[in-house]
Amino acid sequence: MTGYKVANGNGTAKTNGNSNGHSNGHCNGHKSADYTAQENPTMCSRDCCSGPGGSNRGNTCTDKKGAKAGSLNGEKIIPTPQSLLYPYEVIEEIADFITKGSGMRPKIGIICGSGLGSLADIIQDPKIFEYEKIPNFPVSTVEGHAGRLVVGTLEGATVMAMQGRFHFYEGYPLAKCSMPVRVMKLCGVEYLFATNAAGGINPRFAVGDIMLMHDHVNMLGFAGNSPLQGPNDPRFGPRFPALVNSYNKDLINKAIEIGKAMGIESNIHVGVYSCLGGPNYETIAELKALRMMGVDAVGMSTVHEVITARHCDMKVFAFSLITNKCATEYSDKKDEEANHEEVMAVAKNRQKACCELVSRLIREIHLASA
Ligand SMILES: O=P(O)(O)O[C@H]1O[C@H](CO)[C@@H](O)[C@H]1O
Ligand code: HPA
Repeated sequence: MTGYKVANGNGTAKTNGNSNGHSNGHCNGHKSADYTAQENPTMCSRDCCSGPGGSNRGNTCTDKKGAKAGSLNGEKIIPTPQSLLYPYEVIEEIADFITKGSGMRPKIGIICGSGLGSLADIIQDPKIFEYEKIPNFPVSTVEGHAGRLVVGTLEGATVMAMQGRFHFYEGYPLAKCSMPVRVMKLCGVEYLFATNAAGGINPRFAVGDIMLMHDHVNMLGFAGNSPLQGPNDPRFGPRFPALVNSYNKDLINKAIEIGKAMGIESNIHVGVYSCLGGPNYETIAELKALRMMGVDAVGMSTVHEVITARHCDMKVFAFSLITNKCATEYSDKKDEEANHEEVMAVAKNRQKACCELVSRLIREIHLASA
């Protein structure tokens, strides 16, 4: 097997991108996309390959004997539509693992942005699931994303929080990045709270401000990439989901009111987020272009999660913590360059305000449904 490996914390290495977890002698290596950081699980036709991507049984097995012309490193490449990576039944299995393991059917799902893991630390009576121990779950590879799922209660509501999300630049296809949103749905989640760290492009934004997302510009979508690409399973949602009004207006209005009650109204904005592929930060020309398109904050996440959540009819609330101001003029000043250390430091400084905003909003949702 050619290599793209991630330490799994036990001192052993885990193949990144091989969601299938099969390592039973002949299959370990058949399905990972080691020819590239992206993955291709459409490879083994043997019976053991019934995990995620196992729905692809019948496709050519690409072990060395099966290699044909057009192969790379002796392995034939058969692209798999993203939606086939995690069939409904596999998502169901993961959801069962979590609901049975926690004894809960959470109503609210939270995705913690970079450095915002403390949103999960305030959950009461937490049941913690390390990603590595959840069947068919990817691993977190980015600093500031611990890699655990925390299930418990917050302000009386049942919640599940991802302390660590998956990003496209880690090498995961978008459908894999947002697969946990479908798991949340099958666990019973009705509301998705997606949070992120982002660079502020709107000149009115200051570092530490919070931008409530009311819309997005999907740059990866402009380039033809979508977590919904491939055959549609109507058990999740429709073939052509509409995305106008994706960001729940009532929740945005409630969050604005909460911001006022917290005395931070001047630090709260409503705006448009855009996700780029990363992992590089943007050039000045790209930032200027995004600003011209009406983008207020830029990051490398969230949009595909929101698309997946809206596809399965979840209510979405999302915000960006502005961790850095994006320069839109050329300058030699090093301190105007974005860096992940600064992103993490700002997120740490502002975690209290972010936690309070989330807690209070969850309290309102809970009281309204009680
Ligand atoms: O979007 P989250 O996960 O908060 O993280 C943001 O921070 C990282 C860059 O510093 C990127 O991963 C970007 O997307
Ligand atoms: N650009 C992209 N992603 C980010 C940024 C940024 O400036 N800050 C935090 N995440």
